[in-house]
Amino acid sequence: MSFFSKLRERLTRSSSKIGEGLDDIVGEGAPGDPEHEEDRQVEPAPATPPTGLVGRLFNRPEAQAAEPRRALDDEMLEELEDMLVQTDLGVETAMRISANIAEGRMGRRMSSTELKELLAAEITRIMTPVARPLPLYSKKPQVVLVVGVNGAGKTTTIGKLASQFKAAGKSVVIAAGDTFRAAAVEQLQIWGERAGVPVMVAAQGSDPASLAFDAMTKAEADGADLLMIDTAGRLQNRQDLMEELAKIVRVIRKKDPDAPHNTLLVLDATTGQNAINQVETFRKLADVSGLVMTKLDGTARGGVLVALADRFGLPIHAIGVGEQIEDLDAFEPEEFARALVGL
Ligand SMILES: Nc1nc2c(ncn2[C@@H]2O[C@H](COP(=O)(O)OP(=O)(O)OP(=O)(O)O)[C@@H](O)[C@H]2O)c(=O)[nH]1
Repeated sequence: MSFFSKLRERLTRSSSKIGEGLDDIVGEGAPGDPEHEEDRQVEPAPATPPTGLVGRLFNRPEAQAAEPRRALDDEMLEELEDMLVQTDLGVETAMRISANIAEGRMGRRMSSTELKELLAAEITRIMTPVARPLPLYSKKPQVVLVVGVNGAGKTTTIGKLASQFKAAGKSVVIAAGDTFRAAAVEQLQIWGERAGVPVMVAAQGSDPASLAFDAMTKAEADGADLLMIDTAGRLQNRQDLMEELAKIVRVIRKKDPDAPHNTLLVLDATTGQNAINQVETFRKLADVSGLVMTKLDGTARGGVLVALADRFGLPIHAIGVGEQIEDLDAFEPEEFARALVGL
């Protein structure tokens, strides 16, 4: 199955929420509602559909031709805005998108499909500048620091990335930097075994910075292309976490003043608007250079990715739509936008 088919299939909860929301807005109002009766008309299918090239260009499927339509007015626009806020796009983004959709279209009778197309185009426009795969440098080792709250999917993302880089012929070393959580270390070891990538571990509770330094030494000695460093995600004590991350950075810079070359923040889509707070917090703790959004499968909150892109403009390097190695892929804005609105 292609990643897009998978994305579309797995984003169903987000897409049906937005898609159904648009259907409701256009089709809303009980039949006979005198206030909007004339606004919501069903376009009749043409009596004799055109044939030939003209037919192919203009002959829309009957279902579409028979779609309900509603004249775009302030009330409809407000409903659109509310629906976008409820689907996690955030107030500012929802207002901007609605205003762009309204521009030059007030009074026009719109079908749900037309609205979906317009919305997908707006979302694509917002997402295109941030869709950037993890940049690869010729620098060896390229150090990738991975941060995020516990449970966001850091371990899984490191495992998936390591496997994919390995498959692409890159040599990778992983450092299990969350030395407090034995379970996290074990998980990484399992992923490392699966990917055929060495995982550097340290005694439970030992200094993550010293592990990072050792891992850097090994990666240099092995001539590894990439060093991926997992980190703790305990936000309960931000000061400690900030110091821990700063120390890791300080120590690896003794070996390479430009390291880490990337600081990836892993976010869990199911947390919805909370992902916004996490970006704000982690930007204070570390020099976040890009995002990975996990668990877009099975959540109705995929819209938060649009809010993140619009608000922070940080590159989105990859998205996760499942627990398997192949369930992490580059972020494709148009595919994502169309899947998200249910097209
Ligand atoms: N459905 C789904 N599950 C995912 C995805 N990414 C990660 N998970 C699951 O989310 C859970 C947490 O992922 P981890 O990778 O362990 O998260 P972590 O951030 O390393 O968390 P700690 O190890 O607790 O610090 C695991 O059960 C993963 O299998 C995804 O894209 N989709």
